[in-house]
Amino acid sequence: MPDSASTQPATTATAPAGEHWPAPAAQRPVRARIPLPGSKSVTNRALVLAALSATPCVVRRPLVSRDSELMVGALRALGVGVAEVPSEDPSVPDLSVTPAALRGPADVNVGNAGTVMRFVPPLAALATGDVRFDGDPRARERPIDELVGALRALGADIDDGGRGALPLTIRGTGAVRGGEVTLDASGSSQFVSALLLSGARFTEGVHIRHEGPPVPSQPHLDMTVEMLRAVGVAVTTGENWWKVEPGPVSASELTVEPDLSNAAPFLAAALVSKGEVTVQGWPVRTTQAGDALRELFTRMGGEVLRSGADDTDLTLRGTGAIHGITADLRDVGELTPTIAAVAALADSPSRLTGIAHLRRHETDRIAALATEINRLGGDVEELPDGLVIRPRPLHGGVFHSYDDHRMATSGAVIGLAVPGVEVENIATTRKTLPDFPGLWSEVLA
Ligand SMILES: O=C(O)C1=C[C@@H](OP(=O)(O)O)[C@@H](O)[C@H](O)C1
Ligand SMILES: C=C(OP(=O)(O)O)C(=O)O
Repeated sequence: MPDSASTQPATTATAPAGEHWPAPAAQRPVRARIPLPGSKSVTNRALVLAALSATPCVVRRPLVSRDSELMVGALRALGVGVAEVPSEDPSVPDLSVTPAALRGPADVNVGNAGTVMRFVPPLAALATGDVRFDGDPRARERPIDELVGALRALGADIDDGGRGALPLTIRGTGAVRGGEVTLDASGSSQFVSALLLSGARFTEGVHIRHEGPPVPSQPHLDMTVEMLRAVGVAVTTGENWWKVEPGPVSASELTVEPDLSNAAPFLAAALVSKGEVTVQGWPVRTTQAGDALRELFTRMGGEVLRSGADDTDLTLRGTGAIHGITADLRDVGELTPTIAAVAALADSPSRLTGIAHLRRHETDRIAALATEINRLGGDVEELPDGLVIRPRPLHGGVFHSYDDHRMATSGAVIGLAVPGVEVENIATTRKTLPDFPGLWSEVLA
């Protein structure tokens, strides 16, 4: 993995921005069995825990994508050793992480990775020296104010120019006092995960209370707690509170599961084309939000089957029926763009709610989905916290991605059923998938 993510201007484009990718239509039922790259959320948590560990650690089957490269760049900028080492799969090396005393001065480019812009500032507060954070223009608009306030209350010195947003500088002193803190994490669960991941290294640990509208993305919080416990950190939780005891982080080997949220467009391809897609290595038990696809796509008309050794082949079979759905997606917000794309092709209306926080994701996903589906002839209404989607016959046209990987893959799903859809900036899928267009063509071949 090149050491470029922290120092170079942010770019992922393998095609010029604005280039249009003709989304292939499904000429016949899609039939495929695919391995999926590693989970972004697990990879970037594993890298942070490995960097905080008392011992060197190997991260196995990591995702290689823009967001993981940005995380590696951030850790290297803070003095942590990250090296590729051979793995069982020659196409994806493992990552050997050698912890070191965290130090600035450093510049961290967060790109548009929520995990980097939220999980790394607590590490920077533990470092000595100044660490400056900035990213894509959109990263400056994404919320971080509650995390900054909480870190300050826990003893960190942060200069954000009074903006409560990027760019900002953390003036690390080598230690964070920690202790009790109250914040409003309704804007992003990542504020809580960020403090929990580093909390064991704070002098007094950390005891977080949430006050405000509900915190989204419960599975991602469960993932944080589970991964912390797996590396020997004592965590207790209750309703709207989380507590991490001070103590060592002991990570030596962490294995990354396939990215189940990125299974969404591929399983959708089976549903939309009356085909059959099998994802290999679907864990029998997982904290990933993408696991909810089994239930959501069943309700939308698909059939889910498990097979293979240890039941880890997960097959979605399209039955020909595509139903609308009424669903509160607060816990699994990152699945919304794909669910909305399928809903636009369904035989009845859908109502997706609980997702006001998506307005401050990679783009305002509520507005972007309504605009782009309506541009193709759809009838989508924005709610303050969601979408009402009334299916109508769609026509071809440009589907804009707004530099949002999940918007781009949603355009590809609609294109399966609607001839003439062109997705603008498909290269933005590299945020969390190394080669979406390549994998999509393989699946459709
Ligand atoms: O912790 C994580 O890895 C994530 C948490 C969620 O963020 P929000 O709670 O901000 O939605 C999710 O949407 C994001 O894709 C990944
Ligand atoms: C919201 C997402 O990403 P991030 O980690 O940048 O918040 C996402 O992947 O859907």
